[in-house]
Parts: sequence; structure tokens; C-alpha cells
Amino acid sequence: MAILELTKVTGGYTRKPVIQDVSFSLNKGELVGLIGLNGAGKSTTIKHIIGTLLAKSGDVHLNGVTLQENMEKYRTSFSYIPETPVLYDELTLKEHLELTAMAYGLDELTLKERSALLLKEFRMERRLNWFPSHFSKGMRQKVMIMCAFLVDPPLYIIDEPFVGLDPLGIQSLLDQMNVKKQEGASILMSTHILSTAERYCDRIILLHEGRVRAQGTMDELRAIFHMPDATLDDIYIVMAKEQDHATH
Ligand SMILES: Nc1ncnc2c1ncn2[C@@H]1O[C@H](COP(=O)(O)OP(=O)(O)OP(=O)(O)O)[C@@H](O)[C@H]1O
Repeated sequence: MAILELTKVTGGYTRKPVIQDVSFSLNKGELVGLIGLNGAGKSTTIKHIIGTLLAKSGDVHLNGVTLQENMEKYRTSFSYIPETPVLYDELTLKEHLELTAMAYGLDELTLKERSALLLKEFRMERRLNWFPSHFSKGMRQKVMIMCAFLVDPPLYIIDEPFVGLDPLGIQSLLDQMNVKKQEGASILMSTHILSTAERYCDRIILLHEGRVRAQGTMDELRAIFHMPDATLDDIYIVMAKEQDHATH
């Protein structure tokens, strides 16, 4: 069974749809890249998955249920790392981790064990009692990343994770993603860093003007675009120059 399944999702912010007929799924243990130009609809698609926007038509199943069918199961089946960190100014790093643990019903021991590993991995051990106002941009992002991994859900949704992290931070994140994948979790990641997406993603979904233009492994994409030796950058540029696919 797919952990995440979008079926013909059409939606947006106003009556005019931003994404149309978006269908794709993620299987257990897969890392899938959501790729597209600025304004293609990546964040809008993610908002429909996490439930901040509701589809005008079509549906999203997560862990076998829609948000309407079982809100509790749906919400606890994923964690989300937004593009721009959202932190509580009046809570320390330690309190952010504690709050996340409480929201997801983690016991004290699990919180202690998992946070010790994450704090070490992301080199934040000495910042436990700091407030967000003293964090750099990358550190703020690391707080969100640590909270997401603390939960240990079956699905991670990560919006443009690499901007703002230093190379060590990026490597730590990729390592964590890999560990979780090995344990069977699935990851949906949107990014503009195509070389990283090409290297790490099992499959790629190419969004263009609110629609899925193509999806598959790199080899499948090369076949679809008739570009046998192409990199993801090459394919992306060809897709970006297509004028009329939105109408087909
Ligand atoms: N809050 C909003 N209200 C109305 N329209 C919006 C809102 N946010 C985004 N849009 C519109 O939806 C379309 C898709 O935007 P979206 O943010 O999903 O793109 P994206 O693929 O994530 O782009 P980027 O790579 O720049 O982050 C754009 O035309 C944008 O103007």
C-alpha cells in the first residue's frame, strides 16, 4: 500500500485552481523529489497534503485515510519541514523538542534518546537553552529538522531543505533521510538543487504550470523526454521551455 496517494487533486487559494489533476504516490521507503519552476505549484501541492488547503476535487490518502476520514491518524502519520522555519520566540530549543514530543505523544525516554542523537548529528548540543532570536538562519532550520525527525513518522514532507544549511548541515540531513528510508519511512522533498535530487531521489515528479508533466526514475524521465544521456538539469530546462503542455 502506498503511504501517500494523491488522486486527481485540483485546488488552490481562490476559485481559480493553481494545481490541476495532480496524481502521484509514494511507497514505503521511497525518497521522491517534487521538482518545478518558481510558481509551478510545489508548495501548493504540499499544502494540500499537509491539510492547510483542501482539494476542490480529487483526494489525498495518507497512511490509508483521508484527513476527513481520520484526522488523528492522518496528522500523526507525517512530519513537515517548511521552507521558512516557524518557531516560537519564547521557547528554547529544548522546549521546542519537548513541545513536539508532547504533541505527538512521545514518552520521556524516547524524547531523551532521540533528541540526544539529533542534537549531536546537527551539532546543536550546546544550544539547548537558547531562544530562536539567537539562532542563525541555518540553526533555525535545524530546529525544525530536529523536531520533524524526533517524531519518527512514516512520511516526511520537506520543502526546499538545502537553502540556508551549511555543507555539514546538508550532509547531516541527507544522512538522516537515508537512515529513515532504510527503516522504511518515505520522504517527499521539493528542491531546486537538481544535482542533489538526481543523486538521492528514487523517483522524480516534474510539476509544470500546476500539472504533473512527467514522473519516474531518472531513466524513465530520460526515455519520456527522448534524452538518453540527460541530467535532471537538462530535462528541467527542456520542460521549462515547453509552451503548451498545460493545455494538453
Ligand atoms: N497564498 C497564496 N494566495 C494566492 N495565490 C498563491 C498563494 N501562494 C502561492 N500562490 C500562487 O500559486 C502559484 C503556485 O505557487 P507555489 O508557491 O505553489 O509554487 P512553487 O512551485 O512552490 O514555487 P517556488 O519554487 O517559487 O517556491 C503561483 O502562481 C502563486 O502566485
